[in-house]
Amino acid sequence: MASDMVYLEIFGQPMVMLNNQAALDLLDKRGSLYSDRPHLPMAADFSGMGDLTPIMHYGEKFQFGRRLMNQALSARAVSKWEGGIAEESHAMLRLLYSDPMKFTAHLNKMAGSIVMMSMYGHRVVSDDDPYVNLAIEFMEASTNAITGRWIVDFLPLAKYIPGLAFRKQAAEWRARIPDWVDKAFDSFKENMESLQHSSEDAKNSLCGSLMITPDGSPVDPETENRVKWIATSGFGAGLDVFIMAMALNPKVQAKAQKEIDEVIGRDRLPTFQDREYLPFMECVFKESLRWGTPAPLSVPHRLIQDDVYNDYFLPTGTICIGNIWGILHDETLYKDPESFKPERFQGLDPQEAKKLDPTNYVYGFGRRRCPGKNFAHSAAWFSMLGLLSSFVISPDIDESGKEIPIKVEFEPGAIRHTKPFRARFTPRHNKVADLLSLV
Ligand code: HEM
Repeated sequence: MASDMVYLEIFGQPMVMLNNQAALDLLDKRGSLYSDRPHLPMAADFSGMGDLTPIMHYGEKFQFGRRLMNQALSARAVSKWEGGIAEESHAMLRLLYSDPMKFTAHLNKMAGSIVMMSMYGHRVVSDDDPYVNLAIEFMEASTNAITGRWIVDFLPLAKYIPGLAFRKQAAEWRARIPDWVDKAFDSFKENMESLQHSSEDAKNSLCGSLMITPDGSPVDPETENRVKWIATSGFGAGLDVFIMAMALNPKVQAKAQKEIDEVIGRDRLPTFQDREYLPFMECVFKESLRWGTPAPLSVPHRLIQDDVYNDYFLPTGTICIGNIWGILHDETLYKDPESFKPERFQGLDPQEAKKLDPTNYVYGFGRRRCPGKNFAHSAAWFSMLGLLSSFVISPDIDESGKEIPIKVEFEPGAIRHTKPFRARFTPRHNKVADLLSLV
């Protein structure tokens, strides 16, 4: 098979792993054929999760939901959340200042708070907000359900492997669905009338923009059900990977901070308006997406009709997976792919820059490409910039003052998270506490 495609058959199920051009040619350019999702023969295990967009079959119901998402997650719609993203990101920096060891917990809290603010207009005030905890739990379970579910379907023996007790887990997840999916939405709905008049956050939220009509009339039940499920979609980006990359690459970090000092100075915190004046930071952001590859594989796509590509026959029902990690670590595209080198994106001609832009691949492909791209981009870029403007990130030190080496290791799963590691966050200058309003 062509090197851009690896074909395999598992228990009679044809599958292809698609790299580089093949992923773009098939999943993007022939999107009308390659945008379905695999059947879920053991659907009973996951009944109730079927309205989750990533596992929905391609068809009218899916397209209706995608239209709603495209509307509510457009670049313009997302720009309304910039103020909220900035506030939540500053709250994370404050927590980091006072309790740096617990950085993973602070990042999770920020991700959950941003999701609650943008999806439901709910501002998190307490450290133990029930909705944030539910959102974090759902993010974990739904992404694992998606990969886990298909692994069980392809490898029937997998369910007997200890630790892959998906059926039992599926039953536990199913019981949690009313809490995960309904609770925050029901609370939004209950308060909708008063929210409509009182809260800009609620009006600007995804639920608000799709549910609050100009004349106050209710939306139809189908729209309401889609909105409820769509609102659960925003999972967190891998800032733990970014922190690891920065701790391991002090020279890159210092270069980005020099740019921040030149453009922003030390008398204020960064804003979204600074973005176009920080070209090196943009390269650091792109390299973080490439090196960290938050989702190493696309969600599986399913071919709905026999097709031929480069003389190879692909039968109806072939499962097609975009090998995002493989593409972003292909040394013919990215020289020395294991190294964290933002400079690789500097000085490229427009055609090369377009070809190498990791955002072509990081968010998946074609008609199933991630609809949350604009949102994830804004939140991740702004938080990365905030972290670099306030702290020098380095490996932690032991009692004798020696650096504890960081191992580049990731947890298994659909979304890449680092294995736990220790990092130190040293305020970059003596105005940091003041800027974060801590003095
Ligand atoms: C850095 C953060 C994120 C990354 C790397 C990411 C990546 C991806 C990838 C690779 C896919 C699969 C695409 C495919 O099948 O070809 C996907 C699907 C999806 N993403 Fe994201 N995503 C991120 C954040 C978000 C956010 C914030 C939201 C919602 C606000 C979101 C909503 C979705 C949905 C609903 C799908 C399913 C789309 C479909 O099946 O049609 N994602 N994402």
